[in-house]
Amino acid sequence: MELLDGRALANQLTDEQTLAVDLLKQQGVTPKLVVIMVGEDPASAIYTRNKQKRATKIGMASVLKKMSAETTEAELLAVVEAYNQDQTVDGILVQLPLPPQINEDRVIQTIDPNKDVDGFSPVNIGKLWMNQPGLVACTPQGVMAILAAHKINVAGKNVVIVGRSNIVGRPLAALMLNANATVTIAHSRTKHLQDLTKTADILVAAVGVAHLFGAVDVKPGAVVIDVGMNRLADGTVTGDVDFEAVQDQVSAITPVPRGVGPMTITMLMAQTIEIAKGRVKRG
Ligand SMILES: Nc1nc(=O)c2c([nH]1)NC[C@@H]1CN(c3ccc(C(=O)N[C@@H](CCC(=O)O)C(=O)O)cc3)C=[N+]21
Repeated sequence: MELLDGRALANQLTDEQTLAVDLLKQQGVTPKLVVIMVGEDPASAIYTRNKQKRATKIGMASVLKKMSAETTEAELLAVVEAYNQDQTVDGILVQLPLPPQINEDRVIQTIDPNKDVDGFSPVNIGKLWMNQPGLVACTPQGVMAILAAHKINVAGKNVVIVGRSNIVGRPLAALMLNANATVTIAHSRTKHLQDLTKTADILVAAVGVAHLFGAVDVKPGAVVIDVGMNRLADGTVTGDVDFEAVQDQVSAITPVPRGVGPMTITMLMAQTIEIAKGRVKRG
């Protein structure tokens, strides 16, 4: 079994990104990421702190804009619009989920598609499904980067993605399709799920149920990508796959933590750096 160590790969890419940021700074551009967090969701607080730490580590400018849980939609939209106009800001990320008084779709549609580091805007989603260049959701990009780094070719493979979220399942399906995989998206209404997951050469679990998948769900020799991030009562984090139960029968698997999560942040940085390169060209 090959361990697909996302943290090791993230550390390696972090060194390369530090050099890329240095080079941009020499050209007069400091890549800048703005993370907007509304309310005090403790899990979101951990993620946003990790993002800030990484940005600082590679020398990027990073702003954490904290807004109260009572923020109105109009107030949030005004803040987003101001960052859209700010020429020193390369990437804008609004941490999800948002409080119930705010319509997420409207917020996402307000972010300038050229600054949409999450790749959530309809413009970027459309480009992704048309296999055109654009900004792409970071977790799916992280999955593709892990596979590429381990020379796991997806072309012609049967890829089964369990989960149809806008953040993970759908954009990952598009990336896999663009890479010539045969893609099936399964979800809570899928019938005979186990029959399907057992056909997967590459199984992606993105459901959010701790240890939903075990030995009986996985084909021997399959590659397993675990995007699950489930916090247990004792505070530890675990995936959607029972790692212990499947490790002896898979050819490769991502752990949780230290798998896809750290690569999500790496791709966020990569995408912000790419946008900043455009700022150099425009002068
Ligand atoms: N607009 C928006 N964009 C996002 O990309 C977004 C979001 N909202 N809302 C929440 C989810 C979740 N997410 C994670 C990122 C990194 C780790 C991560 O680094 N995890 C580490 C640590 C896990 C731990 O110990 O907590 C690991 O897996 O090793 C996890 C989860 C980004 N999200």
